[in-house]
Amino acid sequence: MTALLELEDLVVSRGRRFRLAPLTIRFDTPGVVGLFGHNGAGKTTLLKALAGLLPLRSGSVKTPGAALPTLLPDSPFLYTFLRVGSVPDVLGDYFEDFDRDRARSIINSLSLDTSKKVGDLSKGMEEQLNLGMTLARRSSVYLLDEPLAAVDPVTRDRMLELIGQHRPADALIIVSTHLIAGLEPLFDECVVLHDGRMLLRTQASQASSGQSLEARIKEAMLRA
Ligand SMILES: Nc1ncnc2c1ncn2[C@@H]1O[C@H](COP(=O)(O)OP(=O)(O)OP(=O)(O)O)[C@@H](O)[C@H]1O
Repeated sequence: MTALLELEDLVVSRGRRFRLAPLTIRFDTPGVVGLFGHNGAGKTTLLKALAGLLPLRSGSVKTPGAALPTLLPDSPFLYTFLRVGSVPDVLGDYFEDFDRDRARSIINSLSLDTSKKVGDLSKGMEEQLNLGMTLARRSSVYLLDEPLAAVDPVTRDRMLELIGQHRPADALIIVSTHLIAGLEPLFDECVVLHDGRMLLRTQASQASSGQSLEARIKEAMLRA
């Protein structure tokens, strides 16, 4: 069976001091994976490498059909001078896998003012737009780097709904975040990185049998 995402002995360097891995992980089933770890653990490095934005020192990353995963970076990626309403057409011209109709319906469901410039949105609104436009691309693997850092709790719930509604049923979604408790229902599985290596991989449902997921992850991080 072809995996949705398979990393074999992956090694990635960042600067002179940091090295990821070697990491071997295989994801066979669709679902949402939480990627956790302390500041500097290597989450962004891993996601950028998986998206082809950092060179691999050694090892391999495989996806079905060799398509690159779709990355939502941890910093805003849309030009600030664009009007919200023009974003679907601009991204549609840029990405072959972009679904303009899905993008328009996502913008509608977020109740964003289409006449506003991206640069005039609040940080949380911009995060909503960035996440929505990433989900408007058709992909089998989505990598979301800190997608919900600036949103208020009500908006966070709305964005969780957005992910639930617009994620393709057969896709793998990896979400890097420091928020565990508020997002627990989202995750099927969790991976914890520590100093560039994999400290823990666990099913979210296993974790909820005794301790909360957050308690389990914190305990693993403190013991590392
Ligand atoms: N552009 C860069 N040049 C050199 N080193 C870098 C660069 N970006 C990150 N690093 C280093 O790589 C290591 C991993 O950083 P990374 O951003 O992947 O961690 P992270 O787990 O995403 O952290 P955070 O939770 O703070 O976002 C850190 O030691 C960091 O200092």
